[in-house]
Amino acid sequence: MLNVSQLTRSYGNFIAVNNVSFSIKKGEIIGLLGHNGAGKTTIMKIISGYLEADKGEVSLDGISLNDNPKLLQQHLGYLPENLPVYPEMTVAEYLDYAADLKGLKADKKVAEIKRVIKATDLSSKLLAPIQTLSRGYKQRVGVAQAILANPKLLILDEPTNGLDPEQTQHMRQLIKEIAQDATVILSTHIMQEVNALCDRALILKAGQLVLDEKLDALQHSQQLIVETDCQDLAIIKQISGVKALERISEHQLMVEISKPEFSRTICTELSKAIVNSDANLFALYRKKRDLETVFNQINNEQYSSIENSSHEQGKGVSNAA
Ligand SMILES: Nc1ncnc2c1ncn2[C@@H]1O[C@H](COP(=O)(O)OP(=O)(O)OP(=O)(O)O)[C@@H](O)[C@H]1O
Repeated sequence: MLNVSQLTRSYGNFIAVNNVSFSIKKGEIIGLLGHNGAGKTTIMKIISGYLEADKGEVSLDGISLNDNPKLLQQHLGYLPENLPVYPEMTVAEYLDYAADLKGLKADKKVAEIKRVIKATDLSSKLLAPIQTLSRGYKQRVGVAQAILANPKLLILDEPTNGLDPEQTQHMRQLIKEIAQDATVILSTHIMQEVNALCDRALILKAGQLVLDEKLDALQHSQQLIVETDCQDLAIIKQISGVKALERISEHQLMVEISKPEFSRTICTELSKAIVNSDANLFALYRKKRDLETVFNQINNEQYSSIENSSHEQGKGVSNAA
């Protein structure tokens, strides 16, 4: 379990990360999202021990980053946005060096290097100097070093950047496998990637955490679409939990419900009311929101309830974990 508490970091007078808190359980993959400059890299650098926070705590399975950074780093795999791979080294030399840095020794070191080479499909490039590799292959080298020693926490900044479609699929599968025994933070601008991989999304805006929600909850709006020829809207309005009602076309109503957890009961009541009034019910479903829409709403300040609550509290919204 990763715990991040009240993380704050400024560059001069500029607050890049402002009082950010969240927890991630083992086995979870979270998408860390936000526009350019929102503070994602700063958070990832702090968690990886590369950058110091001005304030706040990070701990992994009880190991505190402040008290025991070296120990925490042994359990961490980090794929930074710009890989610090040494251009003149061959792939094999670099992985050997990275394994040393992780404290791997003897047989375990050899076995781990073999495992990551296989996982990232790098065997044909082992003797190639890194500077001669294509962008996609360099990315694979970065991922290979990140997953050495089976880290408990894997931080991946744009992991599929530069990969071809086949490798992207392969990488996603690999991340899922790793996540079975680890905590994964994935930063990306590709919403498809988040949809394909993540359990939860954290959205940052101007250094603040403005959303922390499970993807399935996020994608379910509090709006039901009712396709019916029912003309008596009063019978729907009076159902407990119905907050608002709008006719969107001749046979389509949009019903806003007060809480998502009421949706089943409301759907039951709604269908009974319509059928009992001798009208036809053609369809009844929850309106889906895609992550991109939510992301744009947040950044266009249309997500008032969440934003206001996080700004008022001066910290991130409630933890969905
Ligand atoms: N070393 C630095 N000195 C001054 N300002 C910095 C420094 N590093 C980052 N910043 C600023 O802090 C803010 C957050 O930067 P950060 O790199 O964390 O954002 P990001 O969300 O990762 O952006 P991107 O998606 O573009 O990678 C930005 O406004 C950036 O300009």
